[in-house]
This record gives sequence, C-alpha cells and structure tokens, in this order.
Amino acid sequence: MKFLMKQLKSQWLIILVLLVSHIFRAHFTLLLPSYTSDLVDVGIQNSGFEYAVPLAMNQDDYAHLSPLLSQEESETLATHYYQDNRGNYVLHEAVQKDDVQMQALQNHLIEAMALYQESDSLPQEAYADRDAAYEQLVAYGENHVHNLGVQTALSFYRNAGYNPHDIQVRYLLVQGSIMVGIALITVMIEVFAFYLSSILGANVGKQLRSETFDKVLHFGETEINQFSTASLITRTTNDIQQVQMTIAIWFRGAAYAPFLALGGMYYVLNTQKSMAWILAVGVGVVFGLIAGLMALTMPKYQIVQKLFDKVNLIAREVLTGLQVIRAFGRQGYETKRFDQANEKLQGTHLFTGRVMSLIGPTITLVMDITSIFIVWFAAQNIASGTMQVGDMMAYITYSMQVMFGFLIFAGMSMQIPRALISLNRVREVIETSISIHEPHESVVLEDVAGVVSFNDVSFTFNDAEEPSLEHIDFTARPGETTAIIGSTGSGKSTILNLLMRFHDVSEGSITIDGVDIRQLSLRQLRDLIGYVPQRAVLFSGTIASNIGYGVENLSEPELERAAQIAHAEEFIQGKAQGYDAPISQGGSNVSGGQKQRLSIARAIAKDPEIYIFDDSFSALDYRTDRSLRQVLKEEVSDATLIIVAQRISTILDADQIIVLDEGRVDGIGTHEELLESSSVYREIASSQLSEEELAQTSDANESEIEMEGFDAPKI
Ligand SMILES: Nc1ncnc2c1ncn2[C@@H]1O[C@H](COP(=O)(O)OP(=O)(O)OP(=O)(O)O)[C@@H](O)[C@H]1O
Repeated sequence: MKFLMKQLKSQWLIILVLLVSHIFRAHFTLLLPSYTSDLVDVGIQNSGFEYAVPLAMNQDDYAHLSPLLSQEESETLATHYYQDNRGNYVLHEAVQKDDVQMQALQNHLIEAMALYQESDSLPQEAYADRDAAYEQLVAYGENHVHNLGVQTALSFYRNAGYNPHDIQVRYLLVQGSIMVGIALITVMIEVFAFYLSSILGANVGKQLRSETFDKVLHFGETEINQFSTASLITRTTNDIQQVQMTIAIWFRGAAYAPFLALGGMYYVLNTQKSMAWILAVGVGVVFGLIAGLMALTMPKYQIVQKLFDKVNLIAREVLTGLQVIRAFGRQGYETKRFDQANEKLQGTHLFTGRVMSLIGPTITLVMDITSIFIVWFAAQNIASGTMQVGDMMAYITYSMQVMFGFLIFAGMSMQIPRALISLNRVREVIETSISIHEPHESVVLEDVAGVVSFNDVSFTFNDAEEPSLEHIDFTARPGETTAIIGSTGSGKSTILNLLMRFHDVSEGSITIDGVDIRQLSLRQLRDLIGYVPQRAVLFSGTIASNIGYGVENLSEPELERAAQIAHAEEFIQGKAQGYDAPISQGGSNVSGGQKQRLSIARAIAKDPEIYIFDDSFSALDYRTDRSLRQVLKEEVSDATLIIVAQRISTILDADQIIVLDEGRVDGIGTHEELLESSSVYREIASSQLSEEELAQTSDANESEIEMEGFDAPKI
C-alpha cells in the first residue's frame, strides 16, 4: 500500500481533478430523477402548472374565491392582478416569470386555493371557519394541498378562456431541454473522467515500467538469477499492465461510485425517510452477496497469477527450445506438459467465471425486489396523499443509484487484491537492493596501463554451498596475453565476471594498476574493458550500429578497422548493404561465427586498455581463430589480453596460461612450462593434440602446426 501511495503521489493533480469531476458528475446525474419527477407530477398531472397561483380568472371565479380570502390576501390579489378588456383578472407578466414572487404568492394563497376545490364538499360552517377546514386538508399531506391548489388555478385559467395546453407544452419543452442539457454535461464530464483515469493508469504504468527497467539495467548476475529472466519479463509487461488497468478502471468507476451512492442517499432521506429501511436492506443484501463472492473467488485469483506464471514459463521454454524439442521428438511430451498447466489455468478461470456470472442476475433480482417493495409502500403513501407518482419514480431511481454505487464500488474493489499481487511483484524488483554498489568516492584512473591483478580471490555464489573460486592469484600485464584454461565448470567465466564486476569477490581483491576495482566507478571500470561474452549477443539494428554499440559516433575508418581485425570485413562486404545491412533481433539473421566476429569487432571498436574474451574464439574455425589473434596482438600490442579458451591451440602462444581445476589454480606458466608442471594441463593438452604435435609444441615451435597457405588480412 505504501508503495502504491508513493506511485500515486506524483499523480496528485490528476487524481484531484478526477475526484472533483466525479463530484460534478454525481451531482448532475442525481439531478435528473427530480426533473423526471417534475415532468410527471407538474408537466403531465398538473398540465405544466407549477404553482397554486391563478394566472388568470374570470369575474365569477374571483367572486367565488373572495369570501375565502382574508383582508390581507384580497389586497395581495388586488396588487398583483390587473383587469383585461374582457374583465378577467390577469396576473402581471413580470410576476409570472419570477419564481421567487410566484413562490411567495403561492405561500400566501395556497390555503384559499386548496379550500376552493373542496368548497362544494365542505359544509358552510366549516367553510366559514377556514383555519379548522384547512387543518383537515393538511392532514392528507402537503402534496395533496398543493395539488388541490394547482387544480383550482388550472380551472380558473380554463374558465377565463385560456388553453392550458400551451403552458403544458412550454413547461415540457423547457424541462426537457434542461434535462437534455444536464445529460449532455454528464456525458461530457464522464468522457473527461474516462480520459483522465486512462492517463492516470498510463502514467503510473509508464512510471513503474521505467523504474523497473532502470533497476534491472543495474542488476548484477545475482539479482537476475534471483528473479529469472522469464519472471522479469512477466513483471515488466503483464504485471504492470494489470496494475495500470486496475488503476484506470478503479479511478473511473469505483472512485465515482461513493459520490453517487452518498448523493442518492441524501435525496432518498430527503424525500421519504419512512421508506429508507427498504434501501438499507437492499444495500445490505448486495454487500452480503459481494462479500460471499469475494470469499469464494479471491483465493482462486491468487492461484491464477501463479498458474499464469507457470504457463508463461513453459511457453517460453518451448519457444526458445523449439529446435531441440523437434530434434528429440518431444512435441507430444511438451504438448502434454503445456496442456496440463493450461487446463489448470482454464479450470480456475472457469470457476471464477461461473461464480462471477451469478453476480449479474442475482443483483438484478435484489434490485427488482427492492423496486417492488418501494412501489408497494409508495402506493400506500400516494393513496394517502403524502407522495406523488413522480416522487415515487424519482425515489426508485435514487434507490437504484445508491445500490448501483455500492455495487460498482464493491465490484471494482474486488480487482484490487489481484492488482496488489501484481504490484507487489513489481515492487520486489524495484526495491531489490543491488549487490554491486558504486563506490562512495570513486578513484579516477589516469594514464591507465592495464595491469590486472587477482589477489587471493575467492568467490561463492549466493545460493551455493561451496565456493566456485578459491585463492586465485595472478597478474595479467599489458602487451601480454593471459589465457585461462580448465575443464567445464572450473570457474573460467566466473573469473571474467568478477573482473567486470557482474559479481563482487567474496574474499581478496582485484586491482587495475594497483587500484581495487570496487573503488572505480562502474562506468570507468567497464570503459576500460572490451568484453566479448561466451554467447555473442547482438541487438536489432545494422552491422554498423552493433559494432559501434560501445562508442559514440564511431568514425568510418575506425569501424572498418575493427571489422578488419575481427575478420568480419569479408562477410560484411558480401552483403549488398554492407555495414548498413540489417541485424534482426538477437542477431538471428547471421551465423554463429559471424555473430561472434561482430561481437569481437564491437569490443575492438571501443579501443579499450583491457580485452577479455570469454571462450569467444570457439565459434570460429581454427584458421580464423589463429589469424585473428595474431592480427589482434599486432594491432593492440599495448593492451592486456585475457582469453578464456577450451581449445589448447588458441592459447599455445599466450605469455602465461592459468590452469584452473575446480575453482583453484593448478598451475601458471607458458605452454611448455605447464606441460612439465601441471598434470591437469598435460591431460587437456594430450586430449586435444597428437603425440607429434605435443612434441613439437614442447619444443616451442608452435608455428609448425600452423595451417599452411593461410595469410592474415593486411590492416
Ligand atoms: N549463478 C550461479 N549460481 C550458482 N552456481 C553457479 C552459477 N553460475 C555458475 N555456477 C557454478 O560455478 C562454477 C563455475 O562456473 P563457470 O561458468 O565460471 O565455469 P566455466 O569454467 O566458465 O565453465 P564453461 O567452460 O562450461 O563455460 C560451476 O560449478 C557452476 O556450476
């Protein structure tokens, strides 16, 4: 939650505007039912007559009304009406158009106007005792009194020779236009709120994506392994998408619902308090239903996310290993494995889907039953004169809006736990503490020579029990080639990864020109090194963009030089577009050897002080391997070369060879020295070279095993 708040904090302005627009939207939405009520009660039932005030009356009616009027009321009539040429008493236009004056006049005349309707049924004595008679009328409710008054005004108007139809049409038109206006404003606010909530979701999504991406870019191997690449991809895509969608939907609907529900309740309580219990029961039942559904589905939603991970994992594994699966004829097995995971996911989805499909009809039923109760009790109130038909209609609408508000709020809030699971997965990535730290105060190396020293270095992986490297001690000097050889899993790549600070040493230290690499900024350390990984990685773009990846604005001659040294020029020139030939994602449109050459050219283009090659030559044929190293040595004669290799022929001419055996140094020396001193080295050498070659190489005459007739390219 704290994390969510932090993400939302930066969006406070959008949230504020959204909430304000929701308040306006609820306000306008809640205005409509009372207009509908007026349309029925005034517009239809009372022919558009809003006030119990005669707009006009003939002399007879005036005479009949007079005995019911007090002295003061008679004076009021006299001042507000004038006599037209037919002798009718007509209300002044200005008063007719002024609601305040009409209301005041109505307050003044209502008693007489209401009693007038009843005058035929009232005994003469009661007629004379106006107060007592009026009290009898009020007992039926104010609505009843008002209706009687309006009926009097209406009949006076007719008797005076006017047609009330015009007034009714005018009233319906005005009210209708206002209602259309309100509806339009509501729609506009709604569209605006939709737009804002989408922006809000998209902003938070973008924020999370860039925070995750930035974080992952700083991850060391340890953190990558902790999450796995597949999971990191799901977290940056699917999980963030889930959070983004929930935020957009929640702020669009759920944030609006309380305003609608509370506003509706206010109107309900203001109209008919006595019937509020029906609504309370309805809302209670809706809440009970939703709580029950949540209890049923929520645990399943948690499972869905995990099952989704599983399906993702299998899908990724299958897609990346498609060739192997086909080669080993394991399609059937993989299909079954995928189907199992997929069916589990489908089963869980079906369960939640079925439960959710119940929600609509059940809630509609509850709402309908509530409406029936409202109509039942309202009918009694209408009969007793305390309520009008239009009021009942408005009451039903308000009640439905209240229930709907609660429903939307609860229904949409059900999405939150799901989104929180996703948000938590994203938070884990963003809040992971990175094991490789920048130094507090970095040392800046100048005039770097490139002397790399491993000083009694040991290293244990986080999740491993045994150390992968123990007491590694050697120095690689500029102008020299240091080779590292050893069996699979002996720790060769780990040594290079420690030098790149993909991991930090557990014990001992690694220095460059005597400075601990942990004191150098990561930027400077990695700028000093040209790294060629074991598996060449290319990026989508062109050949030129891949070679120039580590350098800004690489000049054309530099680009060509790097390609020449890496022996990539020939195949580049063979392409119609040359250096501008496209490279597809992951370099899938070039061969393994070509990929490796481009990867080597990329390191050379950086012109670094230290080169590290992690078994980078094994994808090259023997000839190219030899020639490339020869040219490289000539061209970058001042640099420190560290080469990890599996092939003895690759390292025969190295100035020093470090033999690794199960994470320990078994021997350091030249080829000839090691043949003498290291049994491990001898074993590797004898497994790869013939007796003859061994004898030759031990005479330090490696050139004799060179391929004949091969010329290195001229640089
Ligand atoms: N992320 C890891 N977590 C735990 N152990 C690891 C991890 N990566 C490598 N190891 C272990 O560390 C040891 C050294 O691995 P490393 O990759 O350095 O060997 P290598 O000599 O480069 O092997 P190869 O020649 O096959 O590439 C191995 O025993 C390996 O199982």
